Amino acid sequence: MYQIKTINKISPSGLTRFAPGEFQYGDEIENPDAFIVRSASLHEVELPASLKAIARAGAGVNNIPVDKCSEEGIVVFNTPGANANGVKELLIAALILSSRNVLDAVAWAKTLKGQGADVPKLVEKGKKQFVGPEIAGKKLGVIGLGAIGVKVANAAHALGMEVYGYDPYLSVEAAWGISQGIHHAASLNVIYEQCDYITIHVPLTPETRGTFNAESIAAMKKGVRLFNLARGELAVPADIVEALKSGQVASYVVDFPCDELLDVPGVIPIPHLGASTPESEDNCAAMAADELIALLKTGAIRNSINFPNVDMPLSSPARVTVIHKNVPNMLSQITACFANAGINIDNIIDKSKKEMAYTIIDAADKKLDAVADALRAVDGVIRVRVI
Ligand SMILES: NC(=O)c1ccc[n+]([C@@H]2O[C@H](COP(=O)([O-])OP(=O)(O)OC[C@H]3O[C@@H](n4cnc5c(N)ncnc54)[C@H](O)[C@@H]3O)[C@@H](O)[C@H]2O)c1
Ligand SMILES: O=C(O)CC[C@@H](O)C(=O)O
Repeated sequence: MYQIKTINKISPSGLTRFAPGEFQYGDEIENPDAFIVRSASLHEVELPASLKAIARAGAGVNNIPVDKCSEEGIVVFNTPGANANGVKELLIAALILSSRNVLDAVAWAKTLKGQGADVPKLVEKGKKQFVGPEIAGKKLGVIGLGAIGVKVANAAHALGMEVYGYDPYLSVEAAWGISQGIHHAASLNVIYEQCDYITIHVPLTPETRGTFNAESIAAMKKGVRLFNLARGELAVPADIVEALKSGQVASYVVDFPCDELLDVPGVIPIPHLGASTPESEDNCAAMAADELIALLKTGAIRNSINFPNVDMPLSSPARVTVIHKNVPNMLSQITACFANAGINIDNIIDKSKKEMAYTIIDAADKKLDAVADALRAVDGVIRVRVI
């Protein structure tokens, strides 16, 4: 029976996909075949020898030691697009909350408690301090046009904003989804120079860390409004504080608040609610569970961060999967293990992704233990499974 360890609370929409009798899941599972996790950091967690996969029920994988997993032959999955609508809707709310100073205005209105019949008069007198611009007709820059960025760009365009998108690694699939009328920004500077509102939807990588910093903010329009529902580390908090003080930035909405920002005027700290909708939680959990079920039961890899997508219909009595380094001469050594054992290969598929590769071999003979041992002895082979 396959063992799935849940880390964080995972929606039942995902967990109920693990058929009883075939899978066991829970947060106390020992010797797990797989982890299913949301935002908990696994960087300090020991990865047991039994672990074959980690499914991140969400998009960002900066909480997972991906390189270490690759070295140990652990397949890391995420759930692309499964929570994109949740984040898009929060971003649209954030655009308006920030622009119209709604949160400060609500907090001020509450201070009028106790003023009795004077409240309506005080409201009308005081409201002018919260006047803020409409978003229609204003320019929005979207940095990162993936699952979320494309939805944000299209929705803002539909609300009458003039939208500029920047993504040097735009996928063909994402490109198909971008509404006509979204401007292509060839560089970040186009976004900085043109836009009244700038939102970032990229993964946290060495390249993207600190994108909103003193230098980039200085290149932006005075009074720009910034939105970061992606990861806190994409901005430098001290630089944001300075820019808010000087008025260079009018407001900063962040879904990953840190202590330094909590009491700064102009900051709207949201407690990581981007994907906190029943729909997003269900979608992510279901997709993550399906990815683990496919890997554990058939060896198929779908939506992996560190391994190629590989699938092959199962048409033979036995299957072996081999995780190996993407170096010369691996395939001939793998097939030689079968030839030396006198076992015919019915079907074989091999794909690579950067330094890693994955091979699925279907064979007519079920007695594959000796072949598996021979495969494990090949230099460059990381993990062998007989399914
Ligand atoms: N607040 C939340 O709850 C929440 C929820 C989901 C995702 N996120 C964050 O949002 C990020 C984006 O999510 P997604 O689902 O759109 O991911 P995605 O992988 O679909 O899209 C990311 C896009 O960023 C682009 N990109 C990468 N590096 C870039 C760079 N240097 N400059 C410009 N573009 C770059 C990629 O080409 C890709 O199109 C996630 O990595 C995660 O950190 C937050
Ligand atoms: O699980 C969550 O609530 C947030 C997930 C989000 O940060 C993501 O990267 O998908």
